[in-house]
Amino acid sequence: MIRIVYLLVKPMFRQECLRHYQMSEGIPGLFKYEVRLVAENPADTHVPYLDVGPVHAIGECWFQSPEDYQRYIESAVRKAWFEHGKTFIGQLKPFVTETLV
Ligand SMILES: CC1=CC(=O)O[C@H]1CC(=O)O
Repeated sequence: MIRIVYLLVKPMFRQECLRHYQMSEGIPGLFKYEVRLVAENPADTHVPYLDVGPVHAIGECWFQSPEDYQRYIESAVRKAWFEHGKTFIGQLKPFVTETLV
């Protein structure tokens, strides 16, 4: 499984995030999309705190294979989805992750 996590900045957000989630349904190659609003940012961490600036939501896309990811990237539906993202996401930082266990 390929999972890409996104730090999203700047909402007016809740309804646009819901709309974004609805738009993710049926995008070719996209196995699953999740978006969660950040509720709080505890800074009392047991190791040095990494301040990455304000993050308002965390999005995550799942792909079952590199071929599915390629199909997603080439999809016109995905391009339209990104156009919607441009209307309400102020900044974005992607993390392509690797499953350890
Ligand atoms: C990729 C994405 C991560 C996310 O939360 O929304 C999608 C599409 C976009 O960036 O608009």
